[in-house]
Amino acid sequence: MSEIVVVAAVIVDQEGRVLAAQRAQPPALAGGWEFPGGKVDPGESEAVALVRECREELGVEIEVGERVGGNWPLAEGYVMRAWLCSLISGTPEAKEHLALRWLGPDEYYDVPWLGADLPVMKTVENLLLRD
Ligand SMILES: Nc1nc2c([nH]c(=O)n2[C@H]2C[C@H](O)[C@@H](COP(=O)(O)OP(=O)(O)OP(=O)(O)O)O2)c(=O)[nH]1
Repeated sequence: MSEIVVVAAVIVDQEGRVLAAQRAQPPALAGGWEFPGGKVDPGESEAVALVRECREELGVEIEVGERVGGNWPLAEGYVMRAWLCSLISGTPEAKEHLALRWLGPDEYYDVPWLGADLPVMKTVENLLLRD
């Protein structure tokens, strides 16, 4: 069976701040910080899934940009793919998360990222330093 793809949006603003979201569930992950996103629905493209998840979870419209790395391993049978994104409209609200934080360049590691997300954050930092 093929792996389930989880798409993740690394939303970056003009000051280089990155949006982090604190998971509410399941208990094993609750309290950890992640990039907004979720599972791709059957027949849905990854970009469409990313836009849909940001609408549902944050109430915002995003534009999908550059891919961040390749396939990031999650639990068995799951893989995460991440993209740099920018906000087109709306102010992010924690509709499904416990909290949201905009992390400035000096704050990228101020939250306890989920295990899968920490290397993504490091790769994002390198991408943003390059720009
Ligand atoms: N969305 C997201 N999920 C992540 C990240 N890191 C990480 O380990 N995960 C895990 C947590 C979940 O087991 C899985 C994604 O599930 P999800 O609960 O966000 O997906 P979903 O919105 O489609 O949820 P649901 O409809 O199944 O309730 O991937 C991340 O940065 N973003």
